[in-house]
Amino acid sequence: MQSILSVSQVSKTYASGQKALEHVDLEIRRGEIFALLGPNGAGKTTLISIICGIVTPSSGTILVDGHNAIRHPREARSRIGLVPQELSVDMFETVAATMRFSRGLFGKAPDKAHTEQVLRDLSLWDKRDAKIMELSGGMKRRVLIAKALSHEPDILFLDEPTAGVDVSLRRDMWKLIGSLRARGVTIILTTHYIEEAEEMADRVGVINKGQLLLVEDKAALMKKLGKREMDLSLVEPLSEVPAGLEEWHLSLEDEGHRLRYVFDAQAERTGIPSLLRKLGELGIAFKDLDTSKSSLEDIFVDLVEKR
Ligand SMILES: Nc1ncnc2c1ncn2[C@@H]1O[C@H](COP(=O)(O)OP(=O)(O)OP(=O)(O)O)[C@@H](O)[C@H]1O
Repeated sequence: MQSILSVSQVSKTYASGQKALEHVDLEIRRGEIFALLGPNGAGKTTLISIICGIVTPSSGTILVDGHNAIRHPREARSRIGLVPQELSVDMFETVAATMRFSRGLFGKAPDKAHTEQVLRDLSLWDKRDAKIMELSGGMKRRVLIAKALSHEPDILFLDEPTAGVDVSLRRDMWKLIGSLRARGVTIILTTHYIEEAEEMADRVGVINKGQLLLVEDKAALMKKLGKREMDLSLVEPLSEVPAGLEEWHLSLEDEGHRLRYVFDAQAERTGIPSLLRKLGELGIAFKDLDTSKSSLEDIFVDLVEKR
């Protein structure tokens, strides 16, 4: 599939000497929802700011729908809508005027039909003449999205779209983002809520300490790295995995007090019944059994901590 955004070899070292990004390569496909996951300070905002022309990279190239974002920032920026983390609107302005003004900044004439469509999609149409200060927190967030969509961008960046919002508003936001995608907008969101990526994204990128550690289809990632573990607490500790249990590739944990079996969560045959039978035959008794499944969160923590 054709990429709508192409980031190649982008690095950034701030004047303070802080390295925020190192040789980042990323291709975003047209029409996808891409989640960029990373802990605090990983470099997510820096990457978005560079793509949007707010921060200058130390090196590297960015193409937004074929436009070089460093040499032709205006052309590139006009394709992008940015929903920042912080509220960045005039509180005394009305909702509709905020959209109109933002659209004007991109040199576009007012378009009533488009404004109405966006405000209706965001359930803000009834509030179009309200001042932003009169709106609830959730509505203010939606105004930020309306503002970012005012100039009809192809790509929408959402920087931590649901940070600090309650669960029901978060779900509304997910629905909304899904409907934007259905209208053809490519969406890139940063988040440290794994659940958000798990729920929404087509692909996931994991960034830590300025390095993009991996980019994968979400489903493939969860399948590839999604494992289940079964731990058996033994009555008598073992010094090694007994002969006859080779086919399960067990490991001994907790100084021989627990036997661990890791298996593919997706597999039709887990191998558990035969393992338990075999343990019975060998006279290995256990007093407790515990299973757990890895989530995207485990995968993420694993990846970030391993480096
Ligand atoms: N203007 C700046 N000057 C110097 N250092 C900066 C600047 N902006 C960010 N940094 C540093 O660059 C690194 C990456 O920061 P960035 O804000 O991109 O991370 P982030 O992944 O967006 O984090 P968060 O999830 O906390 O928003 C951090 O170490 C940060 O302190």
